[in-house]
Amino acid sequence: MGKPCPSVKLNNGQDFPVLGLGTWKSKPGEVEQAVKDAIDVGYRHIDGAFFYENEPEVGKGVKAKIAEGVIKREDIFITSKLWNTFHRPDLVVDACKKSLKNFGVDYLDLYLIHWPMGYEEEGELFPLNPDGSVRYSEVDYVETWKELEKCVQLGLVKSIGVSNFNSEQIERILKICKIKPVVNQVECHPYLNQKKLLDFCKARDILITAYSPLGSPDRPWAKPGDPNLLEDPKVKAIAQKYKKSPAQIILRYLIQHGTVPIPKSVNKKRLAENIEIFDFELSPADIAVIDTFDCNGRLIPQLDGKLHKYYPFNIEF
Ligand SMILES: NC(=O)C1=CN([C@@H]2O[C@H](COP(=O)(O)OP(=O)(O)OC[C@H]3O[C@@H](n4cnc5c(N)ncnc54)[C@H](OP(=O)(O)O)[C@@H]3O)[C@@H](O)[C@H]2O)C=CC1
Ligand SMILES: O=C1CO[C@H](CO)[C@@H](O)[C@@H]1O
Repeated sequence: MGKPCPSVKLNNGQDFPVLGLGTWKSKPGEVEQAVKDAIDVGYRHIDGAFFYENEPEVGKGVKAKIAEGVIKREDIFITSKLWNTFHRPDLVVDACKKSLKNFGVDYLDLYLIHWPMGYEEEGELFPLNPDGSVRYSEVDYVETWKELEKCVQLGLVKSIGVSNFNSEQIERILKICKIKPVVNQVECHPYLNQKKLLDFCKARDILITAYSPLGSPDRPWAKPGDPNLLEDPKVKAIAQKYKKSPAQIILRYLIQHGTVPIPKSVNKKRLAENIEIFDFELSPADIAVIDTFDCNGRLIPQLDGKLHKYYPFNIEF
């Protein structure tokens, strides 16, 4: 049984474990066991989403560990995300309730707007035009945000936040919100270290959750020959120096930068490896070396949303 992972405070005082378990691409048949293994080795934070189509199996893993007496519900932090086809205000509360039902819990710790762009409501996850392009919805995410606040008021979720929002989009939310976003979950790893967005969010007491922290080598569109962070000789050299694995070096780097990485694994050995990062520290000099690997290397560009007026990646940060 591993030691439970340490936490940081969100801007509303809630504890947020500094490492989470990613669940995108974790197959329904394997994720329940992965969640159980993760809890056994000390994970106390699960990153889920309606879009991942595995919330029921993730929930089963959590509930099995509660039933075994390993954890109580309040010991584990569960995040879910509102998918793009549910941005219309009248759909938000029900979408949140659907995720609660999927997980089999009576509250979520955190609910995020998954992307600022809305897609045509209520149909497929990716509603398509005959030419294969995605059908957009014009709903303003500011109107969606007001409904997320309602989810808090109804006791469905403890905290709310955003994902894949740029600085201007966060600023718009901050102007109108009654409840502040606690996090912005964005792609973040040594090839895209998000220094400017991180500084912007820090100044507003918003935490960055680092998604695809290991460079998402299993992303469906990865091609042979694409740069692979975990195989990068420069990362490997630092790993050798600390007698740690490349994944451990990257996760440690992200945590020392004040972000909360959420690596995905369904492998018991790698789940354990990814949390064995609290027994060493990278020196400021090595952090500075890893800082130089930044190359605007975005791996999750969500190109189907590129023509949407709220596509977040058309400005610098
Ligand atoms: N908000 C958003 O829009 C997004 C959110 N996310 C979230 O972030 C999570 C993590 O990002 P994700 O894109 O999945 O990619 P990650 O960067 O976490 O990489 C996951 C891949 O790395 C492998 N892996 C895990 N640990 C190790 C290790 N120690 N050594 C070698 N390989 C390893 C996994 O294989 P294996 O499972 O076999 O161990 C898997 O192939 C997602 O699962 C999701 O929860 C991700 C993308 C977008
Ligand atoms: O979380 C996610 C995983 O990847 C998907 C495919 O690009 C994204 O849409 C989504 O943000």
